[in-house]
Amino acid sequence: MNVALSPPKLFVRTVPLRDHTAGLVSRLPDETPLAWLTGDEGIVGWGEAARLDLGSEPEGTAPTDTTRFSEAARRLNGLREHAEIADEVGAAGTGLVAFGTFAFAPTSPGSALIVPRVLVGRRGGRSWLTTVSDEPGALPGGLPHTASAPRPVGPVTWTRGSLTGDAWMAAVADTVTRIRAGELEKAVLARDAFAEADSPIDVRTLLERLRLRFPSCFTFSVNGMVGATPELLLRREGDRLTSLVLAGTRPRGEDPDGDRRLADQLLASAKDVDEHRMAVDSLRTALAPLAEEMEVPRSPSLLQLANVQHLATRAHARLSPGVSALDAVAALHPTAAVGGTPTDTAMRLIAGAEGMDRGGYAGPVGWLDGAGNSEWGIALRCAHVDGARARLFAGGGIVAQSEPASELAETESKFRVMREALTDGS
Ligand SMILES: C=C(O[C@@H]1C=C(C(=O)O)C=C[C@H]1O)C(=O)O
Repeated sequence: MNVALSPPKLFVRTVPLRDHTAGLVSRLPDETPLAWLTGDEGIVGWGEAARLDLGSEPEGTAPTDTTRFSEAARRLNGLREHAEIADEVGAAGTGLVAFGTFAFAPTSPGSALIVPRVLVGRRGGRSWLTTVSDEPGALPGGLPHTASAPRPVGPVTWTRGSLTGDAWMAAVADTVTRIRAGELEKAVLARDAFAEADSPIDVRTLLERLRLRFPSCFTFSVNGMVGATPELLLRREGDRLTSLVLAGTRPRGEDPDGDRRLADQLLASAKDVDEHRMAVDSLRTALAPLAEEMEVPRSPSLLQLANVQHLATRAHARLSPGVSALDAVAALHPTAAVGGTPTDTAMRLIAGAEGMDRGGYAGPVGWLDGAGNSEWGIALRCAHVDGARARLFAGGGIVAQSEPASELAETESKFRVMREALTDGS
C-alpha cells in the first residue's frame, strides 16, 4: 500500500459557465483527458491537482478484498478535509470532483483517483467550470482556449490477444464442464486484443466517436481506460441509488424483422434469463445490507445498442444513513455480470482461465464529488490506451448451456465498439 503523505491543501472554485455551445470533448487538451459523458452531457477534466494511486494487494489476497476502495475513501477524505471550496453552482459534479478507475482484481495494479486542475461540466441546461489550485488567489477565472483539434488515429495494426480464439474457446469448454459438474453456476470469461497505431492515439477522437455512436452509454476516459459502457454499477444522488444490470446478449439484426426475432429469442431464452437472474441476485444480495428500501423489477427488459442487445434490469434503492458511494462500490463489485456465481469460485476460475490480467477492465470507473454524488460504470466495451497502443477487452457470461463458438462471436460483437472507434472513417 502507498503510504499517504500529508495531503496537499487545494483551493477549489466552481463558477457557472455561460458558453453552452462548445462540445465538452472540444474543450479537452490531448494529454491524459478525463471524461464521463452521456451524449452531450457529463464532465471532462484535465491536469492533475491531486493523484491518489492505490496499491495492489499481494498474491493470495481474497479475490473479493475491498482494501483499494477503503484506501481510496480514506485518502479522498483527507483531501476534502484540507480543501477550501467555493462552489457557486452546487449540483452533482461541482466542487471537488475526483475521477476514478479501480482494477477488477485486488491484486492488479492501476487503481487511481485523479482530481483534475480544470473541469467543465454540463447537465440539464447548466454548464460549469471548476478550477483547482494550490494557492489562494491563483484561480484562473476562465477557460484556457488552447485545445487543439483531435487527430485521426491513422493506420492501425491488429494483433491477437493473450489467448488464441481456439485456446479461449477451450477455456470456455472447460468452464462449462466445471459448471456442469456443480463447481459453480456462472463465470464471465474475457479476452483481449491489441491495436498499434503509427503515432500516439488521440483519446479525444475515440471519445467523440464513442459518445456519438453510443449516446445512451457512459463514455469514459480515466487513467488510460477508455470506452463506452452501457452498464451502470451505481449512481448516487443524495440517498438515492440507481443501478443498471446487464447480462444476456444477442447481436443486432440486419433488418428490423431479423432484429425483432433476435430480441424475442433473447427475452424468451431460459439460458439468458437465468444468466441475467444471477447478476440481479448478486446486486440484490450486495445491496440489501446498505439499503433501507429496494425496488428491483421482477423480469428484465430489452436494451438495444448499436452493436448488441441486452437483457436489462434497472434497480433503485434508498441508502441507509452514512453509506457512501465508495461503500456501495466496494459492496457491489464484482457483480455476477462480470464475475460469476458464487463470486469467490468464479473469481478464482477467471484468474486461472483467461491467461491475462484484466487490469481495469470490468472494474468500476467513474467519478465522485464532495457532496457524495457519484456515478460508477463497469468498465466494459473499452481499451487501455497507452501511447500508440491500445489493449481491447471483451467477455461474456458462461453458464451450463453455453457454446464456445457463440461466446467467441459475442466477444467479437463487443470488441466492435473499440475496433470501430479506432478506425478512421468507419
Ligand atoms: C463482459 C461483458 O459484458 C457483460 C456480459 C454480458 C453477457 O454475458 O451477456 C452482458 C453485458 C455485460 O454485463 C463485456 O462487454 O465484456
